[in-house]
Amino acid sequence: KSHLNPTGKIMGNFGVVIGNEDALAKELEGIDMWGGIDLFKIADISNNRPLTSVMYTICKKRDMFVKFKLSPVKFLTYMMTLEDHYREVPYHNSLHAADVVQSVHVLLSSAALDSVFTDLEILSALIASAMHDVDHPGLSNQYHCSNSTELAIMYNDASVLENHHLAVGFKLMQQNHCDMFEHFTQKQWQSLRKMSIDMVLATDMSKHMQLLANLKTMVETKKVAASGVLMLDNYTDRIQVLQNMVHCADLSNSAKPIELYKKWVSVIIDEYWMQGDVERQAGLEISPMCDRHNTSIERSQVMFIDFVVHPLLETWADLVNPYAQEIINELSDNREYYASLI
Ligand SMILES: COc1ccc(C2=NN(C3CCN(C(=O)CN4C(=O)CCC4=O)CC3)C(=O)[C@@H]3CC=CC[C@H]23)cc1OC
Ligand SMILES: [Mg+2]
Ligand SMILES: [Zn+2]
Repeated sequence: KSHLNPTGKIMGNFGVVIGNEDALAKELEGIDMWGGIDLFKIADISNNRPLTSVMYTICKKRDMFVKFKLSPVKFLTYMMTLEDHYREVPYHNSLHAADVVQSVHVLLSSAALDSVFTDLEILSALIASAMHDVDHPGLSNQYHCSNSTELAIMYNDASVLENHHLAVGFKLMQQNHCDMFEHFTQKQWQSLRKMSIDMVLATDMSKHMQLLANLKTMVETKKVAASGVLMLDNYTDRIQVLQNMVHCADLSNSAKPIELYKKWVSVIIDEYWMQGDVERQAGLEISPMCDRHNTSIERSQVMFIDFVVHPLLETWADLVNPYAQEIINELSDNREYYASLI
């Protein structure tokens, strides 16, 4: 992995020192579009720094360094340290984190959310996305709770992984040269920290039904200004939309172009089958979709789309209507692709 180069060489256009900047520039051209970048290619081009290069490019585009007086070197030192703390597991690695960051960046740009969120809320959503799975061990919450692992004991079986991701993500900010929020007022820091915590905790799938119910209620009672943008006048409503946005991004693989989606399916299956092997070896009950000798990949994807992803993205599309129709269309095409293989 490329390392921080004190002579400032680090300040390449994308935050990482690489040989082929123009190849990376080309690949990052689609960063504002849904499915517009291929993170698997970006990982190759960026010396395996997809998260750092995507996050730096987006924050640069959104002028975050000027708005919040962020030192680019401290920002990059933190991002590279954060990226180094993602593990080399098949799915929950820094590639997935970069994918969620970029997906949130596109969802935030929806016309229905135009100037709805403050710069601090936007920065919090991007930071939360960047850290939301850091140090993921490739084993689910269910595995940790069933086996009372060290993490499960630490967090009393409550959103075990998500609490850990947050603790690691924020602890790393206290490291040398990683204090990029040094100029924040106490109020800004407390606000960013609270919102990031609320968003990452909401990526725990056991919170899915509650989140979706809240989103549905919001759609039914939504207030829209004459300009067509959403009106959110209290923290509860604002954080609910931000939580659902990060959650949608976390579940967005099946709504991306089919070639990317198929790559995400193959790596999540790798990770689940590895977990299943660990459970089988230990004589434990094998978790859903984790038994390599007894899983229909196609059936799991169709059921996951029908029961989980489609209900959520359809409700999101209602909220920002009509600005997410393309996402729903992509999801339906992809569902038919896997249904036809069953
Ligand atoms: C690309 O494909 C996937 C990507 C991520 C996940 C995640 N899955 N999960 C839960 C696993 C257990 N769950 C289920 O078994 C749901 N389910 C059924 O009940 C029948 C078929 C089916 O899938 C709920 C989601 C996670 O917790 C991961 C971490 C956070 C977000 C989504 C991830 C699943 C994918 O493809 C199935
Ligand atoms: Mg997670
Ligand atoms: Zn995730």
